[in-house]
Amino acid sequence: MLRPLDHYDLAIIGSGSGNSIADEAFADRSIAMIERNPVFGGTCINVGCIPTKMLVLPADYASSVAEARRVNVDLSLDAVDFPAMRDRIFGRIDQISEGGKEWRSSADNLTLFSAEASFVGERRLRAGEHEFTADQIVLATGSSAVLPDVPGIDLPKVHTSDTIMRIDELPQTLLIIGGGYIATEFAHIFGSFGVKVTQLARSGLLRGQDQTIIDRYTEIAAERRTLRFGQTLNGIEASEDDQLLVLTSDADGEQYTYLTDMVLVAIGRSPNSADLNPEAGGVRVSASGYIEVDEFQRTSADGVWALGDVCNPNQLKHVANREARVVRHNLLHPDDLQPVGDLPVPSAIFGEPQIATVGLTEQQAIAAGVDFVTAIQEYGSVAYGWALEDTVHLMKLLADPASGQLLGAHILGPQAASLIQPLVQAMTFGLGAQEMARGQYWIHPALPELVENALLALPLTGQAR
Ligand SMILES: Cc1cc2nc3c(=O)[nH]c(=O)nc-3n(C[C@H](O)[C@H](O)[C@H](O)COP(=O)(O)OP(=O)(O)OC[C@H]3O[C@@H](n4cnc5c(N)ncnc54)[C@H](O)[C@@H]3O)c2cc1C
Ligand SMILES: NC(=O)c1ccc[n+]([C@@H]2O[C@H](COP(=O)([O-])OP(=O)(O)OC[C@H]3O[C@@H](n4cnc5c(N)ncnc54)[C@H](O)[C@@H]3O)[C@@H](O)[C@H]2O)c1
Repeated sequence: MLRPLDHYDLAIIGSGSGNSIADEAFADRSIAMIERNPVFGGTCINVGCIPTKMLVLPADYASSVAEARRVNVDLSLDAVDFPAMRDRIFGRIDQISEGGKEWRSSADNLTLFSAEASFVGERRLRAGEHEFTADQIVLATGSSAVLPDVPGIDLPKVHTSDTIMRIDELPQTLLIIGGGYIATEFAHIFGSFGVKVTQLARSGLLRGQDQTIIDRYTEIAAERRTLRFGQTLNGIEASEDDQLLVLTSDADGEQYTYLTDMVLVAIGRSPNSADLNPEAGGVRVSASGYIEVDEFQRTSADGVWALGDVCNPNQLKHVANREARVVRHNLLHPDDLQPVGDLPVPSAIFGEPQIATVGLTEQQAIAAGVDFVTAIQEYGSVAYGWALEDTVHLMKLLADPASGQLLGAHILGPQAASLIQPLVQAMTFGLGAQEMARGQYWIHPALPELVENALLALPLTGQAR
C-alpha cells in the first residue's frame, strides 16, 4: 500500500534569510525547513558578511600603522596571530550556527530536513528520502561561488571565500582572481596582515561603481599590491616546491605564469536555482539563473515565493532581509499583500579604503538620458579631513538640477559605509539637497560635514538652489 504523502502548511528551503520567517506568528502552522548544508544559517553568518567583517577590523588596525605615521605617530606591527583570530571568530560563529540549528530542531511545529530539496511537482518537494507537499513554499536558497572550468581549479590551495577564512596559517603570497566585492575585501584583509597580494582582474577593478571612484581606487590599490588586468585564467598547476603556478593569457595571446602560495577565486556568485529543479514546480527562472518574482516576491508558481540571492542580483544581506520580511507578511496576510518597493539599494565594500554607493552612477545617468549635475568633495576639504591629512579620498553626488533630488551618492574613504546612510535616507524619503544641507545642524568638525559641503557644492538651478 502506498504511504500517504506528508503535507505541511509551509516549506522553507534554505536556512539563511529564510530562517527569519517562521516566528511565533506561525505557531499554528506545520512547517518543513530544508537545508542541504550541515552548517546551519546560510552565507552571511557562516562564510559571508560576519566573518569577513570580523577579519576586516583587525586588518584596519594592522593597516593603521602607515596611516599613523603620516600624523607623526610611530606604531609598529609586531605580529598577526591569524590562527588565534580565526579560532576566536569561528569559535563564536560556529556556536551561533549550532545553537540556531538546535533551536529550530526543537520546535514542535517545525521539521528540519538536512538534505537537498528539489521540486518533483507543483508544490511537491523531495528532500533526500522524503517526499512531501506544502500549501506554501519559500525558496531562499542563496547563491554559490562561481569557479572557472580550468585545470587545477580543485587543487587544495585554491580557495573561494567559503574556505579561505579557515586556513591554518597566512601564506606569504596570495593571488586573487577577480576585482569585485570579495576580491577587494580579501585584498585588504590579507594585504594588511603582511601577505604579498597580486590581483588579476579581467576588466579592471570595481565593475559597476562610478568611474570617478574606480579611477581613484585603482590608483590607491596600485600602490599597495600588484595589479594585472585583461588576463584570462587558463589553468593552475602545483609546483615542485609546494607552490602554485597560475597560467594566464591576454587578448593578444601572450602567456603569463605567476608563482604563488595560495589562490583566491572571487569572480562572482551564481543563484542556487538549478538544483531545485524549478521547472517541475512550475517556477520560472531567468536566462542568468535567477528565480523570477513579482513585486510581492511571488514566483510564477501559485503558492511559491522566493527571496534573497536566488532571485535578486543585488546579492546583499540587507536586501535578502527586507524580502524575507515582505514574504513573511504576505504569507500571514494573503488579502493584504505588501510589495517590496522600489527603494534605492545601498552597499558598501569594506576594503582599504571603504567604498559605499547608492543610486545612479554617472555612467548610468548618461546611459539613461537623465538630466543631472554632480559635485565632487575631497575629504581634505573639510575640517576632519585636515586632521586626517587626507589627500586622496572623495565623495561624489549626482542630483537632478531642477528639483535638487539626489540621484546617486558614491564615497571612497574612511567611514564611507556609515557616511552614506544620511544620503540613503534623503534619497529614500525624497529630501532635497538644499533642504538637507541647510535644514539641520551638522556637528563640527565631524566627517559628515563632507556630506553637507558636497550637497552645497551641487550646481543646482532654479527652485532647488
Ligand atoms: C564573503 C562574503 C561576504 C559578504 N559580505 C556581505 C556584506 O558585508 N554585506 C552584505 O549585505 N552582503 C554580504 N554578502 C552577501 C550576503 O552574504 C548574501 O547576500 C546573503 O547572505 C544571501 O542570503 P540568502 O538568504 O539569499 O542566502 P543564504 O544565506 O546563502 O542561504 C541559502 C541557504 O540555502 C541552502 N540551500 C541552497 N540550495 C538548497 C537546496 N536545494 N536544498 C536545501 N538547501 C539549499 C544553502 O546551503 C544556504 O544555507 C557577502 C557574501 C560573501 C560570500
Ligand atoms: N560588502 C558587501 O556587501 C559584500 C562583500 C562580499 C560579497 N558581497 C556580495 O557577493 C557577491 C559576489 O562577490 P564577488 O566579488 O565574487 O563578485 P563581483 O560580481 O563583485 O565581482 C566579480 C569580479 O570577477 C570578475 N570576473 C567575472 N568573471 C571572471 C572570469 N571568468 N575571470 C576573471 N575575472 C572574472 C568581474 O569582472 C568582477 O571584477 C557580490 O555581488 C556582492 O553582492 C557583498
